Amino acid sequence: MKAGVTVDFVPPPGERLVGAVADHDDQAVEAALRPKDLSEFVGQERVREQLDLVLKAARQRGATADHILLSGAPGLGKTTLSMIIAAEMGAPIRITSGPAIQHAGDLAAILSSLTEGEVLFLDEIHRMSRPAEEMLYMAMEDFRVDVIVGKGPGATAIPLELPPFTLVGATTRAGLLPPPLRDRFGFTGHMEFYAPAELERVVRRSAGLLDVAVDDDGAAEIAGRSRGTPRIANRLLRRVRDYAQVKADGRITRETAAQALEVYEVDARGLDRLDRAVLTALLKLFGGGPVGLSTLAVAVGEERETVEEVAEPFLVREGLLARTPRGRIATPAAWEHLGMVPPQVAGGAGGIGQGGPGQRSLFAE
Ligand SMILES: Nc1ncnc2c1ncn2[C@@H]1O[C@H](COP(=O)(O)OP(=O)(O)OP(=O)(O)O)[C@@H](O)[C@H]1O
Repeated sequence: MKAGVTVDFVPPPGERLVGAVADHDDQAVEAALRPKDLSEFVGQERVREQLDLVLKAARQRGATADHILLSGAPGLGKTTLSMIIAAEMGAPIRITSGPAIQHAGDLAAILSSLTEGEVLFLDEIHRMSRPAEEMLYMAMEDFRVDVIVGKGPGATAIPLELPPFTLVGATTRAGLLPPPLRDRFGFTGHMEFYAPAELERVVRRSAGLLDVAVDDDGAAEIAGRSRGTPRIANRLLRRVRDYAQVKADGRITRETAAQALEVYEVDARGLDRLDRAVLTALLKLFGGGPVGLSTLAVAVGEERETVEEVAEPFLVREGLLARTPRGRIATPAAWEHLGMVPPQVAGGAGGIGQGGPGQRSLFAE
């Protein structure tokens, strides 16, 4: 390699800078960036206000707070909020997750070691095993579990009293929870994606904690590319910080943020290389669609599932791509975003992608 050539800013292959699920690096720094109380928690006004009431009322009664369900996409602050709930109640917190509880016995062991008023945070609660889920119903309602000892006809149920505790369940898919479980939560908070102005506040706050100077425009630039998600905002901030430190004077301005994120291939709207590859193929190769998912996946050299589960949700949310029974279609915003002009259909009404009634693409599946 030639001396002086800087390759520091090329992300390792496979890593997705705009992925919402925590990676190893995030886990190491997230603890330091988590807001510690409700007043520090940015955005989610409605959930915050409702939760504030639930917790204040419980404190006034000297009671344990009702069970709380938090639903929303990864990285929106469910774990953070569960820690705040415990802090506001002056209670310890135990953190576990649905996939970690495969047997009812795993859950019984956790429940029986809780102390009075403790908060049990159960992430990905929709992924718990069925027997554990059934045990949880009784634990939530009656603060009691039946521990089964032995097997077959000789098995006996030994009732075990539990101290009152608050279960905070988190799920990315509230619709997947069986109604008996959903009904046992006294309060459900639905977390929304954050507005750019809220993410700017997250970025400014995190920059303060990381001791990085960021001006308002720099924070806005990072926020605009963060896909409505604080975890992504914090991750982009860290990468921009590296760039500002090495390539500039360490201060994050709009210019340094834009340049840094260009190096990382995160564009002004938060699309990364994969997202843009899907859109580009849809526009350039298939005239905006409709085109079947498998064909689109082959065109970008990815698995069908990767396109469907990794790239498409954000493209759909951003109004750049539509999933239709006839196949994937690019919206006018997609053409605009990639700086391309849609081909005109006869009569001049919109692009091929918008296809008139009955229009069927050669590429639809
Ligand atoms: N409202 C907020 N204000 C400030 N920072 C936030 C907020 N919400 C989340 N964050 C930050 O984003 C990061 C991710 O948050 P958190 O781990 O709570 O998300 P999550 O919804 O639990 O994600 P997952 O579902 O993947 O577990 C944390 O570092 C946290 O500091």
